[in-house]
Amino acid sequence: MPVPDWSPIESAPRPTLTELFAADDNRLAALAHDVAGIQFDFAKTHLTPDLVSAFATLAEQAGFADKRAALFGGEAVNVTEGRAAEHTAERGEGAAASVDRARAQHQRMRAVIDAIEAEAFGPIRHVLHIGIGGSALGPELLVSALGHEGMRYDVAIVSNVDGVALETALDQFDPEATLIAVASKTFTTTETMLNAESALGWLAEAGVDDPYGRVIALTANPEKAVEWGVDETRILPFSDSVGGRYSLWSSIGFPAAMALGWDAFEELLEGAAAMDRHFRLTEPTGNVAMLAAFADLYYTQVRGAETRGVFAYDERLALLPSYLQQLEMESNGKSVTAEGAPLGRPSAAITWGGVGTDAQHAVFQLLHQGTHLVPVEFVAVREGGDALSEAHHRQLLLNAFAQGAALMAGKPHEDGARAYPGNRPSTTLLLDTLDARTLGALIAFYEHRTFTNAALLGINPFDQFGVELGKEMAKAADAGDLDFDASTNELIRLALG
Ligand SMILES: O=P(O)(O)OC[C@H]1O[C@](O)(CO)[C@@H](O)[C@@H]1O
Repeated sequence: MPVPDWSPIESAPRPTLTELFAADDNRLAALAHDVAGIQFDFAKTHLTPDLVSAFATLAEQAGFADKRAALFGGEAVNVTEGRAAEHTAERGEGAAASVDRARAQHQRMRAVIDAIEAEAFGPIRHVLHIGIGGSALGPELLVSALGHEGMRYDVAIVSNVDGVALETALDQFDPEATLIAVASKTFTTTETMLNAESALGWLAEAGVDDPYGRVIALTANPEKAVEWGVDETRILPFSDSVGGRYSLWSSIGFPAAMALGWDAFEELLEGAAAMDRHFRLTEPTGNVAMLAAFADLYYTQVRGAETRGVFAYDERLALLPSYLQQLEMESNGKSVTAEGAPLGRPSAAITWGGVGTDAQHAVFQLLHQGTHLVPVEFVAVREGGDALSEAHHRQLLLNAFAQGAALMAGKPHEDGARAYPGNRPSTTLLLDTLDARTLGALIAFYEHRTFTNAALLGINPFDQFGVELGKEMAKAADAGDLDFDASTNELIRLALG
């Protein structure tokens, strides 16, 4: 395979965004695409048809088409762990055997949900979902994005080992009407297991007979769940080849399927599948995940951007930036290639962000006038989620669009403090509506964008060894091994005696 040659991209002319618009009447048609109910507008980035074609060549040199085929074909693309990455099979797009396996697991999940609805577990009204990282962020995003108009059950998602988090959730719930979903791919994560034990203790203290009978385990390690005390019939397994941060499509999505209903969960999968097909079958020039990754790479590799800002101009998507932080940073925050060689170039950007319009009054100062280049992403929804006057949604959307226009156009002023340099890039994702299908497509888009970034950088986006060292050290401290540095030992002594 040829070594990817970045020089045509690095040496490409660098007109300003305003110049790019002035020079090409077709710019919008070339760089804005409507896919699966979402308008993806890359026109306010520095991508040009020439740059897109240079990136397409780079993708060829990086063996992108084969890597993508290997992903969908269920090959062991997670080379460091010798595993496939089969999140697309969960939505019906993948190797036939994996798709069948996922369907069977979904059917089992649906049967358990039907049994809960039929009150086989008693009069359940509350679902306490305990999990962390990928076992929490996905379901939490789904529930908060889609639950605004009402949910069939109250859902609390507890991740932090800080007891305040669990206490706050327990205070809202009646133990007699609470089901506990313990979500952990490995079923060994210390925070989750401690929270789960405390939740069982709460049920027992409240006099609930057989607290373990109220637990549903969502895991890729059923043996561990059985060992911990969950009956085999209440385990909803998923495959080891579905990564934690890619797992909301599997049984990890259980609280969302319960609260939003099975039809909504299926629509979520279908929306994601539509994006999978788009990603698999569309040429780079119109492939929205590839175009987004090309823009990401242009800014990190050529223009020196270290971060990217994602701003959800919709309260329902307030958790999207946190979700994307795990997806993008745990996947691509690596300094070696899949083969273990030094990366030799910047890895993916640091993802951060917030909610518009709030963020405009807090952090946008730096975006407009700071010295850092921060490509910005606006995510908005054409159809508002509120029943108030139209004025709210109109103002929300106009603010999002005006920010993008202002970042690009800038405004000169003789007083430097009042000048806006402009030429600052942004992308806008405009969803037709925020329903399960469109949200599924949106999340799948981000997964494929992350994959494309990784493929072109040569990174394995499916492992996360970087999180292990700190966990090991915390365990060592818990076991009484205080042989740390002087600073750490003193902190432990001061805090814990
Ligand atoms: O689902 P588990 O095994 O409890 O892991 C939770 C999370 O912990 C991590 O391994 C990181 O510490 C994530 O990748 C994962 O989503």
